[in-house]
Amino acid sequence: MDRILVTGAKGQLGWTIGQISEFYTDFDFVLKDTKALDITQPEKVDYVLDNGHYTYCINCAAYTDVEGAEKDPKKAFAINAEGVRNLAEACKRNQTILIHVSTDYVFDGEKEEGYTVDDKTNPINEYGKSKLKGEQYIQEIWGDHYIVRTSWLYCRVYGKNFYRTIAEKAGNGEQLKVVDNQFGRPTDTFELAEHILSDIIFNKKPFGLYHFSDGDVMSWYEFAEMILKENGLKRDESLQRVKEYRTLAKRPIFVNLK
Ligand SMILES: NC(=O)C1=CN([C@@H]2O[C@H](COP(=O)(O)OP(=O)(O)OC[C@H]3O[C@@H](n4cnc5c(N)ncnc54)[C@H](OP(=O)(O)O)[C@@H]3O)[C@@H](O)[C@H]2O)C=CC1
Ligand SMILES: Cc1cn([C@H]2C[C@H](O)[C@@H](COP(=O)(O)OP(=O)(O)O[C@H]3O[C@@H](C)C(=O)[C@@H](O)[C@H]3O)O2)c(=O)[nH]c1=O
Repeated sequence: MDRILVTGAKGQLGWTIGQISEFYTDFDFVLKDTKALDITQPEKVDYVLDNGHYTYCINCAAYTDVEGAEKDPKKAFAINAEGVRNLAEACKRNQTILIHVSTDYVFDGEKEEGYTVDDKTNPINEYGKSKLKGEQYIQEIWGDHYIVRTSWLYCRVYGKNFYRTIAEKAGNGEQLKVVDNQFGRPTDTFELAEHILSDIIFNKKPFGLYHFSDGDVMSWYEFAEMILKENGLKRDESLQRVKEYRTLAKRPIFVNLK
């Protein structure tokens, strides 16, 4: 039976994989949160990979605080770049296939027609730069990999994400101001988790770089509207369009992952 190591198991994607793992009875899942496996510690990474007989490692561990990365880029790079390098090296030594998740924020958002995997990257914030470096380490180190770039990831029922922040604020009766001039594709963690387990692992997709999202292109404002509607919270006066929401990090204006 193939063994699958999942890192970052308490994050929203790692948690989601845990939730659906029981339906994939051909695989033996081992879920490790930060405490059980800190990917920035090479000796821990080596120990876990060298002793686990894993066919796959799905890396869901990451530093995803886009604002925090501007303040502390060292931390973002330690996790999103050097941590990923540790995994790639240990995976190579153990012939473990590495499945890594990356982001639309590796692009600058200037190309409205959309981005394919052949398009040039040009991250405009520290989070995006650190994620790109992680991708590059994998590509340099270990051929048996999948890098799946996704965007605007959310889980309705677990974790910290835009969907839950907006639903919570609206539920508390807060007035919402949301930018209507940044566009992207929201992605449901359950759809991404199914894609990884079914399309990639079960159907043995060729190794390489992929883009995945299940949502239509929309603005954050339109996404917020959708969230309010879905939760029966739609009140016109509670949601206001704005052109600016004060943040430290620059964000790409328009990313349609194709
Ligand atoms: N969220 C999004 O909108 C998007 C995310 N992605 C990518 O998808 C992947 C999954 O993201 P998502 O589930 O949203 O992220 P989350 O922030 O929900 O989860 C990330 C997990 O990684 C853990 N982690 C942090 N540092 C380490 C470390 N040193 N060693 C091990 N684990 C660590 C965190 O634990 P702790 O809480 O203890 O720090 C957290 O549980 C990431 O690669 C992310 O870059 C891509 C596009 C969009
Ligand atoms: C919460 C909130 C955000 N915003 C704005 C700020 C920002 O421009 C945009 C998105 O806000 P957030 O900070 O929640 O999202 P952000 O952290 O930028 O989301 C990104 O996370 C990383 C991990 C990714 O990989 C990306 O794909 C993307 O999902 O919406 C508002 O206008 N109003 C609000 O009430």
